[in-house]
Amino acid sequence: MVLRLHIHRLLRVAFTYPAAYGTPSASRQMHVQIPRMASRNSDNKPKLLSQEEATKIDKELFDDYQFSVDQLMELAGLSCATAIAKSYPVAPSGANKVLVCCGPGNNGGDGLVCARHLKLFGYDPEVYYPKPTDKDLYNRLCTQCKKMNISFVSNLPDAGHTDESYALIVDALFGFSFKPPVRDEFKPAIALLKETKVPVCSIDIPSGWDVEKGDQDGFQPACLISLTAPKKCAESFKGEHHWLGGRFIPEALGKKYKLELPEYPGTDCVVRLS
Ligand SMILES: NC(=O)C1=CN([C@@H]2O[C@H](COP(=O)(O)OP(=O)(O)OC[C@H]3O[C@@H](n4cnc5c(N)ncnc54)[C@H](O)[C@@H]3O)[C@@H](O)[C@H]2O)[C@@H](O)CC1
Ligand SMILES: [K+]
Repeated sequence: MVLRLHIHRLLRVAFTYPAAYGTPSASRQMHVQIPRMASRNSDNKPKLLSQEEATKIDKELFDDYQFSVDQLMELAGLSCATAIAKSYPVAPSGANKVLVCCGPGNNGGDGLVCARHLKLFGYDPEVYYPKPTDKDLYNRLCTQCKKMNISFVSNLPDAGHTDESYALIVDALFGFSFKPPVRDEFKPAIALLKETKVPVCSIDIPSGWDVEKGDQDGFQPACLISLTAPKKCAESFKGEHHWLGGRFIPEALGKKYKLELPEYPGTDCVVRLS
């Protein structure tokens, strides 16, 4: 009886404040109702993209919609940090060291942005960026991190040290442009992702996976944050937390590629897929 009453009360609050469940006072003051989009997918099973489709959408966002890389990378990195914080909340004990492994492309750039937001959220990120890309965007992202007292580690820690020292690893080595097999210079980092007992949060693609065929040799992250839309490899994901982030797809583009994106809750920048 008491349980029924409790559930009833929870449902009433959720229906009264659908757009901002958890922050009812903000909703009450502003009388804001975020409209539900009827055309959106309600079972949270969006279309899985091929590598070619992911590349085309990326190109269209930049060429036709005139977004800049910085804009989308900021939203992507913020989504990743948000999904990580929702999956692994900051520990009051202070054990919040996060190793952020960044690769040479835009996936690595998302990692640098994610590190900055993790720092703002109360984590203690450290960046491993073995092949820094000497371009203005990446140089600026590194400067921002360094000025926020985020350290850059030059040597990849081994699995034993990682398990002792870090609470989480962010895998931002490769995204949807990865072509297997992994080149020698990144093999130790991929081996660490496989060996560590620390939960790994992969940005967009678990690094080393074929973007379409998925897991080829046994590495399973605990958390995957798909960006824009999940890629075909996400079918092989067996970890605990699967999120979709990168809430920047204009409706017309979503329709053109039949993305069937799920509805993001209220103003959130991530939505849980599983
Ligand atoms: N439109 C979108 O969906 C957006 C995508 N973003 C991110 O951008 C990523 C795609 O970025 P990029 O196209 O720059 O590419 P990636 O970051 O996926 O990787 C490209 C880099 O990896 C290297 N590489 C590829 N195969 C390799 C191999 N076998 N061994 C070693 N190195 C290899 C390439 O030489 C290149 O330097 C996405 O996955 C996502 O994380 C976001 O930044 C913003 C928006
Ligand atoms: K990745």
